[in-house]
Amino acid sequence: MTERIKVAVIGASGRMGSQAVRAVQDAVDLELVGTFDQGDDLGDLGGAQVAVELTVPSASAANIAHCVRQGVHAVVGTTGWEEEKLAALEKELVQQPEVGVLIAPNFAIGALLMMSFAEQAARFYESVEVVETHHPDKVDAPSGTAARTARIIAEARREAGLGDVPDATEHDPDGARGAVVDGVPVHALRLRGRVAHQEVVFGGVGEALTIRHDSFDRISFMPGVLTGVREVGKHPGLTVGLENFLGL
Ligand SMILES: NC(=O)C1=CN([C@@H]2O[C@H](COP(=O)(O)OP(=O)(O)OC[C@H]3O[C@@H](n4cnc5c(N)ncnc54)[C@H](OP(=O)(O)O)[C@@H]3O)[C@@H](O)[C@H]2O)C=CC1
Ligand SMILES: O=C(O)C1=N[C@H](C(=O)O)C[C@H](O)C1
Repeated sequence: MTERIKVAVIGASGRMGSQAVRAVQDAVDLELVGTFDQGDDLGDLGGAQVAVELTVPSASAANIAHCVRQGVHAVVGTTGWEEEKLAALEKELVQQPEVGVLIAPNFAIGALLMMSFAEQAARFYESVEVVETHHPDKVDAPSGTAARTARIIAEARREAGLGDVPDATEHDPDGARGAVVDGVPVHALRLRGRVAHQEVVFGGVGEALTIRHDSFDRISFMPGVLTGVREVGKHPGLTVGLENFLGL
């Protein structure tokens, strides 16, 4: 029998972290060797080969830098990985070229497909807006998924030579038109009872296309977390987006 992959979970008591702990414990090819929460010394990550990191945007970069220095691969679900943080991480990885880090803004297969379909549709529509809905305990807005979707759409629009999204708004003192990420309007709803949901709404002359994904339960993220754990060691360096491990 092949050796089980030794896994640590950072942020293990959180909504996602506690699910990840159970998913790793239930996987016959994985062995949970450490759980870490706020204030814990990460040390050698309990001897883990792979760390799953599900904490908060303000803590994630330091946690991952620690993993890389320890030679531990990392699967990161935490949001807030802006360009500067990614650049700093890439520098860390140069010192440890055998280490793999996956930054995954969304682990749910349907969310990855939603982004892929939105990329395909983007060049055909003059108008597009992203509407994400999450539980009200979420600390960041817009969601990492919405920001990534907007950037993917913006890139596809640029490649197709599309101009700005049309919008005649001149007077919006209350910010009713929402945020704008890379030229794409993004709206964030926070509602008790919801988990993670997103609509990408396209508009053309006389028609509309809506691509919608719903995570009703955090269990929807777990197959993606486990794929990340199994694959990350085979992909040294930085990978952004689980789709890169799935051939999407
Ligand atoms: N990629 C994906 O598919 C998904 C990503 N996410 C993202 O994952 C992250 C976590 O989400 P969620 O589980 O809902 O959040 P929670 O707030 O439920 O969990 C975060 C956990 O991290 C702990 N924590 C905070 N700081 C540290 C630290 N420095 N070291 C170790 N642990 C720490 C918190 O402890 P304490 O409460 O004591 O502060 C808490 O237990 C968010 O960024 C979210 O957007 C969420 C769902 C899916
Ligand atoms: O905080 C959450 O819950 C989620 N966070 C990620 C994000 O910000 O995109 C992924 C998913 O939407 C759930």
